[in-house]
Amino acid sequence: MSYSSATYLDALKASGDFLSLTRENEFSLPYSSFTLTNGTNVTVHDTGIIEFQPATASNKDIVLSSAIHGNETAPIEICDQLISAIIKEEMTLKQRVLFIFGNPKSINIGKRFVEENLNRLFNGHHTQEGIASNPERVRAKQLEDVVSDFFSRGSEGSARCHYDLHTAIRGSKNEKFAVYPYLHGKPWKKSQLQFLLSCGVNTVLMMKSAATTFSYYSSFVHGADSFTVELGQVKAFGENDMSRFAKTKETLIALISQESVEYGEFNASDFELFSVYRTINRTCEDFSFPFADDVENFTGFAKGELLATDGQTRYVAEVEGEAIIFPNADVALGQRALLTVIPMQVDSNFI
Ligand SMILES: O=C(O)CCC(=O)N[C@@H](CCC(=O)O)C(=O)O
Ligand SMILES: [Zn+2]
Repeated sequence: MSYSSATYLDALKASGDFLSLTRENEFSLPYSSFTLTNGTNVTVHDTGIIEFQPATASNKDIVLSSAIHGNETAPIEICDQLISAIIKEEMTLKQRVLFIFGNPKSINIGKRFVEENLNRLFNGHHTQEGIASNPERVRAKQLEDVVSDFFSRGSEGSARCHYDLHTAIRGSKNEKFAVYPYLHGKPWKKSQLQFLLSCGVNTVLMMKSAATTFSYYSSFVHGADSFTVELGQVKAFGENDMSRFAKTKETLIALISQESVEYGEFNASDFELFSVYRTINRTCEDFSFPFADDVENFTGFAKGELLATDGQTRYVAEVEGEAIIFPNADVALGQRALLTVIPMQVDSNFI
């Protein structure tokens, strides 16, 4: 179904249901904007992309993305509820917010992606000589552009943040965790860890290299405090126990509807921090793991134990307790099939 902008705006204002509008328009939706009676300006940039600008001055520019992988439904449900509460004026915003449902068609087919993993196409990787375009490549470029435009229109000195909300394919010993993109030597921020803790996320992985993910893009290109946040395990719509994400939702509501938020004092013992030990890419068709699909993220391996086999190459644990994250033997050739992590302590590179 496609709408003229006037028709969809009436329906959107009445229902607040931007998710359904997005799902009914997988590839495009006409630009339009309107103002709520509380003065918040609403701009629909395109399908899945909606911006809210409060009437009062704000000090944060916040990007909340979900559905970069279409089957990761809990974050989609959280963002859907927040958007609807804003449009129906059940919540008044104090901060500028850009919500993104990344890949509408992949939501509809209930799959991680349609042709290509969107979260491997950021930071310019959507456009590569000799590689044909496809809707996910077009969308990655559009999402980069819309985030650039959003941050460029923020007030000078505004704090930029981007929380890219996902769920993991496997179960995880630490149910919720975040990936802190590589900061090129800049310090990690305790205040951001406190925000994550308030969301119910006490486990953070520190990346050691550049990536093609959405969170790395906004961190590296826009200097945003940016994270990939994993909220439990992939489930179909309606099958999520949303009570497990109540702290996340409350913390996001406070972030966008308050002028400032006080988080508790930083205490290293509240967190489990990991540093990425290595990334194992799939280079051969013949790639496999020796462990079952129900072996969870953060499972540690004994030194010398087999972690993965890529053609003739056998990867064994190099350190006692080397733990697996995101094992996926089905990735495209050349892509990350496994991360391994080891525990790390808070040191002088945390401010
Ligand atoms: O559980 C899995 O295998 C993947 C879950 C997921 O989509 N994770 C993100 C992490 C992105 C990052 O490294 O910051 C991804 O793989 O894209
Ligand atoms: Zn994901």
